[in-house]
Amino acid sequence: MASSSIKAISPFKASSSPSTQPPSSSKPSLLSFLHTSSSNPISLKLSHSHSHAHNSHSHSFLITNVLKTADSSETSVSKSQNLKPTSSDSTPTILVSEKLGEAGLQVLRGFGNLECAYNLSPEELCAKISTCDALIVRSGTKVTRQVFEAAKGRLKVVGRAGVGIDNVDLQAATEFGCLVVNAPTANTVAAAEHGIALLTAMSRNVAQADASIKAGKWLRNKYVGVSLVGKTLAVMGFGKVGSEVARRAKGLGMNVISHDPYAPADRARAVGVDLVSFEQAIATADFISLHMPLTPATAKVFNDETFAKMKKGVRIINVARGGVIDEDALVRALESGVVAQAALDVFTEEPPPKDSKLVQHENVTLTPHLGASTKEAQEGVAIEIAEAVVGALKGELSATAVNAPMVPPEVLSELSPYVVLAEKLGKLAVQLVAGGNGITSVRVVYKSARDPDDLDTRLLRAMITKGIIEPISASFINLVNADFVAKQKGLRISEERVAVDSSPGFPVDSIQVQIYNVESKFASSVSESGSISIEGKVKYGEPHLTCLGSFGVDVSLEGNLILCRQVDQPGMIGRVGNILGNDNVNVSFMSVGRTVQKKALMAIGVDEEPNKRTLEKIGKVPDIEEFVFLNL
Ligand SMILES: NC(=O)c1ccc[n+]([C@@H]2O[C@H](COP(=O)([O-])OP(=O)(O)OC[C@H]3O[C@@H](n4cnc5c(N)ncnc54)[C@H](O)[C@@H]3O)[C@@H](O)[C@H]2O)c1
Ligand SMILES: O=C(O)[C@H](O)COP(=O)(O)O
Repeated sequence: MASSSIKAISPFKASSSPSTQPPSSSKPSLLSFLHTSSSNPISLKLSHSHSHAHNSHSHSFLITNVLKTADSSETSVSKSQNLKPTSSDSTPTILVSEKLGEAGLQVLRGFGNLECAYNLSPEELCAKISTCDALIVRSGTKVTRQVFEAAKGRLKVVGRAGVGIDNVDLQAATEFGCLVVNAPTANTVAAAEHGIALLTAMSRNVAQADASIKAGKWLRNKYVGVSLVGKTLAVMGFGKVGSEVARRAKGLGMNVISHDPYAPADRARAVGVDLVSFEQAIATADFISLHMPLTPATAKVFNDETFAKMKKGVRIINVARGGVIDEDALVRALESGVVAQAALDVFTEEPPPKDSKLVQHENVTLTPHLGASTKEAQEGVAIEIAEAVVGALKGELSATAVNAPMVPPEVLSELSPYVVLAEKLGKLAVQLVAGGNGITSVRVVYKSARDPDDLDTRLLRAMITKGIIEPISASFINLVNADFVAKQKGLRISEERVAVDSSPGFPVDSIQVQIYNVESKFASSVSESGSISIEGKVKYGEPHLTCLGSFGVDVSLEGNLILCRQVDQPGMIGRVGNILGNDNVNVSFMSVGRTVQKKALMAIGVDEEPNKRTLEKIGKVPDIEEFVFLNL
């Protein structure tokens, strides 16, 4: 826990007039939130362990921890830079389990040990995964809880080279603190084009007619199609793909409506599309094209009941996910003629069973999940996911994180010193707890001049949680799993913002952490409300403790801390200082706060942990009423 690079801060500096200026911003490091305690400010140690597997694998990366860069200028890590780890020991291993475009593979080779192993059985994947820091998959690899368990804490990032993450157990990833990133944009056009290809091919029986000619037939009367112009297309899910399909269908002269409970109506209107209810969409449409994700809410939404509400002779296109359709119900709807035709790129089970009635149905056109399979899309997706995975391994914040707060880099950069402060305050507060009923209730108060909408506190809350939980449990906490672990431990963290009249140029003026319903081992840390209460600020880019209970203090939160409450009289600092000096304990800073009741609180920063005997001597100094040693 001890910091390897404690910076001595002179008492003079620590107690001089406050400057809440954060350090000059540089690119922040997500892995510092994901995989480290921020105690080592220079060489970022990537260690990853969790309660189930404490045999953590760790890497020392030449990533400079930008959380502490007030005076360093060489810390920015650009996305295009390949910061290769220094030794082969620390080179991350990236497993690619499905075919990925060459351009992406090149990015990965330039960064780590790349292993491409396709068609692994679930057992083979589990056997391999404990030697991998990152795994890149497409839709064909099931990244199950067993995979995360088998990773034994080493797997840090799962990259989904595509959009749909329904093949990744996100809950398990989150519990294991593994970041999941996807590549959400590069295959949008490909999927939309495939949707249109299926729409047009189906309406003109292209696949069936092609097969019949190859079978030696010439069936001009059988394969009379239907026209698209003037027909109504319902786009179910007006996201990236759905809106591109809508745009293209408008170009074909179709009347396009859409159902999407979460899409803004003005975005649809801009494309000339009306957003309508689910019932209205399915009841009015001649063609229904599916573009929603597979979630518990969308699973089998197309079923006997909903097919029954459709216009007789409706045609259905699915390039989203097979699971949104009850496939047996679709077969029944095809047989009854409610659905005239279906064109499917995706299936509940992939590949679908050969003897499936759906696959064999004459009015069904099939492709083997080819929506994203254009050369252009595959190159794009490969680069997008490779950069996201490399970026995450380097410690950058990923813009496509699926199970962690996506905080824009500029916000992260601004918050970096406050993130360090938040973790330190959590760590400090929890060490003041003597006992009670377990920590269940924590309140965090952010004093800020900013508008509440202009202050994203998710990172700060996650780091306070990390600071509180890590010292008291075997759990590995990071940005990904902080909320989950807190909930699991019954810890409720409420947040409050207090407007203050300071400079809105800084996101936060101070952060206060209060722990309720516990006893404190240092009574002076208890505020009038009965909670352990500490408050801190960022000064000169460094985290400072500025208030403890009702005492104002001003000490840098570095290294180790001795807090003493004493009678406010001359000579106290000297007496304690002498004990430390005689026992070879170097004092790095000191600050004294006093109350009107002739009480003083002395906070002493020490480079190393004093031994038990030294601490006992401090405890015996007359007029020292209580003291506590805290490791930060
Ligand atoms: N076949 C392929 O190869 C292929 C390629 C790309 C994407 N996809 C799939 O296409 C789908 C859409 O991808 P995208 O990139 O457009 O995703 P997206 O997140 O941009 O869009 C999904 C949209 O669905 C909406 N939605 C959510 N629940 C809904 C519901 N109950 N009813 C209606 N709409 C709902 C969302 O609000 C969102 O606007 C996903 O399932 C994805 O996996 C398939
Ligand atoms: O969700 C997606 O991105 C598509 O379904 C593509 O999947 P694929 O990468 O397996 O082609």
